[in-house]
Amino acid sequence: MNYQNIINEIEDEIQVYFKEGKVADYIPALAHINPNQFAMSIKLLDGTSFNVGNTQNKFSIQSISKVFTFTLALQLYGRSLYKRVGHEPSGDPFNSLIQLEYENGIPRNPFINAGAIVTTDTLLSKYQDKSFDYILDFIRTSANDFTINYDKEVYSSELEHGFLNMALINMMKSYKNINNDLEKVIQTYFKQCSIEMNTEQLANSMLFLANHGVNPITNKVLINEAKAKRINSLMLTCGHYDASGDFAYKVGLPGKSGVGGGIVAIVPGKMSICVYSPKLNKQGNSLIGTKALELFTTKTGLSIF
Ligand SMILES: NC(=O)CC[C@H](N)C(=O)O
Repeated sequence: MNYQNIINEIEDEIQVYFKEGKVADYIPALAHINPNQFAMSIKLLDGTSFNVGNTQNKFSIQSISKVFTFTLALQLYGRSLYKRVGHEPSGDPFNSLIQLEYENGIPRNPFINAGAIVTTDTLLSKYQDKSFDYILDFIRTSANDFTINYDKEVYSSELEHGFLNMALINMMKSYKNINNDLEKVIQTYFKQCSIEMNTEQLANSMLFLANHGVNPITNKVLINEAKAKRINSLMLTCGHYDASGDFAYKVGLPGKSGVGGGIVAIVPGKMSICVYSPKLNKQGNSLIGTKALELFTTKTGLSIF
């Protein structure tokens, strides 16, 4: 299959959607980003890559970081992690408080904000002040790129305006589901969200999930096969918050989005894909990114269904 031709076609076909959507402006540092960007990278298990658009341009990975922290927490705690965070879709927005109260401070899954804050808290229990370095090092290792870092401006902006996230962590603390200092946990969470990467780096970093937990380029085992399966399942059912059903319906691949405008998707046994376009749909997922992935699975037949 000629993937380069296919993604070139997709770049042409998505142009009409640039009128729609809106960049995330609840994080002021993200509000002034050029909305008319598009990039898409594919990485095959044998290391071949295909790129279209400005694939060198770095952006804030935001909630895509939740895949990495969940991987680390699952590695560390195994099944006992699920005493503190579930594995069911929430059907609510990523920053919603409402279900947390009904469900006694136990977030539905690790890919909504509350769930990711809990997984970060579990990492702090083990790595304390080294937690962020540990997360960053894992991301660098999975991408095989040691230049990756976080954006201090985005980090401070989130810290200053993260009122809902503060509400989430406080509510969970009241239900005894946060064990470490609230400030430290939330700072680590915001730092991981403000990590910046381009589509090529993100596609590289997710390749292990298309290959049963092993990065096929470096041969590093990042997680075991059984757990890689769980991570993919949760990406399929929960990776797009209250639009996870819609993403599965239209794209049919495990995927994870972030409000920075990135989406990663996995074609098991074949490739990882990353798309970037910063204007978001109502549920906070890249509008053009979702469209591009839908076109991709339609044109290639590479959905898991
Ligand atoms: N959906 C997202 O990407 C949200 C992440 C963002 N840092 C927040 O906490 O609100």
